[in-house]
Amino acid sequence: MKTVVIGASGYAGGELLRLLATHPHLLVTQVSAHSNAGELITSVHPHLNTYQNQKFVAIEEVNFDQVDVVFIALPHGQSASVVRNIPSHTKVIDLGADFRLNDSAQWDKYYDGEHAGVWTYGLPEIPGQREKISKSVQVSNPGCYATSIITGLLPALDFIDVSDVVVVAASGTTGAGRSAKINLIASEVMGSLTSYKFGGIHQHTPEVEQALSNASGKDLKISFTPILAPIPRGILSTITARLTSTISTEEVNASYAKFYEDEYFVDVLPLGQMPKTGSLTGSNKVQIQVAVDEHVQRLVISVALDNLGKGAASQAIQNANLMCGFHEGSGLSTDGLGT
Ligand SMILES: NC(=O)C1=CN([C@@H]2O[C@H](COP(=O)(O)OP(=O)(O)OC[C@H]3O[C@@H](n4cnc5c(N)ncnc54)[C@H](OP(=O)(O)O)[C@@H]3O)[C@@H](O)[C@H]2O)C=CC1
Ligand SMILES: CC(=O)N[C@@H](CCC(=O)OP(=O)(O)O)C(=O)O
Repeated sequence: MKTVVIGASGYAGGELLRLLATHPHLLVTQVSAHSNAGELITSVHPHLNTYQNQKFVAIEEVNFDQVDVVFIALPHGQSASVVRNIPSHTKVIDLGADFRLNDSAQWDKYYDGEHAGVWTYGLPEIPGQREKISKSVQVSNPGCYATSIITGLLPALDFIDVSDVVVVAASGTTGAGRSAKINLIASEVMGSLTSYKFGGIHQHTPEVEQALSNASGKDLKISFTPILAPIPRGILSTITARLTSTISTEEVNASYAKFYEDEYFVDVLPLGQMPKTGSLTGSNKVQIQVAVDEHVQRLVISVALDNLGKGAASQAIQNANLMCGFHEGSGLSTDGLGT
């Protein structure tokens, strides 16, 4: 199927190109950039040898006729103007936030610009969502932190107080995109950790609350603090929630394992083994571990994923596979690079 990647000079777009190069059914035919339009793909992504001698084109030069699948990996607020030029039958997966939120007021609170609309939320592991994605032409890929928090909490919704959930999560720097920012230069980041968007103002807060409130039928609230970590990629989220019933660590682990037993891309680790970002680098997997902190009767959940993998590009391909009727794991790796 003819496939276009819009925003391919960015980190998420580059990872899409890397994965699509070996996809059995999706063939990349057009690749767009903004300031890098006209440049060789390998001048921005020197690791992508498959695309040698091919150049990025400007978005305005992309011809969407006869295209089957479009991935959009642009900064927030840029997708709607591209979507207007794409035929309505063409399958589109937007990696940005533009179509994730149902509530315009929440969009206005956390993002700039106008709310573009609402598409099917692309997290197949939410019960019932896989079927909706399979029937959709337009899918909104989840945020990277949001994916880790939602997958970490979904199995616990029946035995936690959904009004008392606290999340602290660290992300690698690729999560912030490839454009130059002083706080992301090596001398600022290496050997140092810092919180940012501090005080419950991160834009993934309403996205997580929307998905988990829908899933639980209750008004879920999170307090979320993100941390910038001195690694290129990976997210490690630590989630705690007040338990509403007496339950042991072994019982929670067994309940999580049961919840995800048919999910190919979510691993509930055996007790004693902890999620580790390096194990997920380059893979579409999520790893989860749980424990009951009996001292304060809270559930503690550790979740790791690759922000460019299950947090962005490979998640988007998983969605495209569902939308196109391919095997859900086509072109996706479950093995990470390790250390
Ligand atoms: N990085 C991550 O871990 C994740 C990212 N996402 C989302 O995916 C999207 C892309 O993220 P990421 O790859 O990190 O971002 P980057 O900043 O790395 O890349 C952005 C891409 O958009 C292009 N671009 C920048 N400004 C404009 C503009 N004004 N008009 C058109 N194109 C523009 C860039 O082109 P050029 O460089 O040529 O100027 C580049 O191709 C974002 O919405 C992000 O929130 C979602 C989950 C995780
Ligand atoms: C490290 C870092 O800065 N991460 C970004 C994550 C952005 C992202 O993944 O998702 P969206 O598509 O929702 O923007 C942030 O915290 O804003």
